[in-house]
Amino acid sequence: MRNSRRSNNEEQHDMTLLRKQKPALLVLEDGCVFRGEAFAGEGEVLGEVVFNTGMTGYQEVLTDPSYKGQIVAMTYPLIGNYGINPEDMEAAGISLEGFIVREYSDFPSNWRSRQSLKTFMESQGKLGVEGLDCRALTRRLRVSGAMRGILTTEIQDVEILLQRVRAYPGLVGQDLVRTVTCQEPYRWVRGSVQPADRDRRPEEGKNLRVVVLDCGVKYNILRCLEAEGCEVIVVPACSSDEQILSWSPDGLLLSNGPGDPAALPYIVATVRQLLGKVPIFGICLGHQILGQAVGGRTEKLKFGHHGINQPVKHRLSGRVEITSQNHGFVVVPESLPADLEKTHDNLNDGTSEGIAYPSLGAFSVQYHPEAAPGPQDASYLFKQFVKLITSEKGNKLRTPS
Ligand SMILES: NC(=O)CC[C@H](N)C(=O)O
Repeated sequence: MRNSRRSNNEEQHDMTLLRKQKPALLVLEDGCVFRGEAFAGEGEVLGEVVFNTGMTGYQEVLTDPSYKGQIVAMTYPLIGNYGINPEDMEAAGISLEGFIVREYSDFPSNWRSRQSLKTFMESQGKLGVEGLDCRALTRRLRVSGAMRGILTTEIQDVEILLQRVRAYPGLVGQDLVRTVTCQEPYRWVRGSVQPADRDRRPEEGKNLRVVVLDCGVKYNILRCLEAEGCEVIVVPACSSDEQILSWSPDGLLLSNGPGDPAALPYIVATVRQLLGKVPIFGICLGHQILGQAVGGRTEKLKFGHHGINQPVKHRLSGRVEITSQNHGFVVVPESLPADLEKTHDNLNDGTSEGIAYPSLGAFSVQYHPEAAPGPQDASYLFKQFVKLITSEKGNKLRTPS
């Protein structure tokens, strides 16, 4: 009798205790070892270990293609509690290498949830580890910087694991864009991927065509462009300037994406060809590409910005935006041409967050105006882009000198 009155929560709690999970290890390149248990999947993955400070948004973090090549540890201690839903996907699947949380919640409670985090990660063949001391790990990464690491359930001698970590090349010099970009152009229509049929007429009210150079684009960038009334065509990152112009774009968006921005000379060269021919808006990796196209260079940050509360000051208005960020590299402001406007600064560490080249109809930001997750303080940038392409539509932009 007593058993029949037990609440679901009590039964679920018992199931948690009974859950048999494989022990897991994280070994960093400096020899630090952290212990946990796999809550999803098994096996061994290598990657750059970074921490994300968002208190929410784990689904968007998991599906953000910019995390390719990285093992992500969440600093917020309880992850999985609102499950996974079809609307918050930032890509079709998971690109990151491994996911680390302090405590995994296997019993999602949210009306939008369709599956648990564990089920989703396992359907994608990804390894998730819980019970690891994420606080100690984060403090280590803050002191020593982002490090290469190995996350494994195939426990063996730490020395052997350490050798593997040290043999892994890491992110610097890696073109990871080619692993996440689309293979063929596609059209984004009301939240779905559709064939890029050149003869198809745009939907009513969509009279600005934006071509998105897909370096690993987050779907919310496409949603935001569509919400501003743009027809959205997404093209592979290796598209040539002629291929891009063959779509007769009114504007070009350079997307976010994974890896080292200095390893993408072919994309930088394409963008250089397009400067002054079509209005350009760059986001994150797209900002780093634009920065290089105008003659600047990038460098690696110590541990990067991965979270949803980074304060950024807009120089012109003095307004501070709380922004969503995910990057490990930055544009070096001193490397940029003198006539280029530096529009935004990070108030935590003073790094450059935005540039504009009004004479060439181009601007970009290091942070994420599409948020997903995060505050929407910077969503005005999509309106600014639409305003720019509307004013330039029909006018020929000046060509670079
Ligand atoms: N979100 C992004 O576009 C990241 C850009 C780049 N891979 C970096 O880490 O800096």
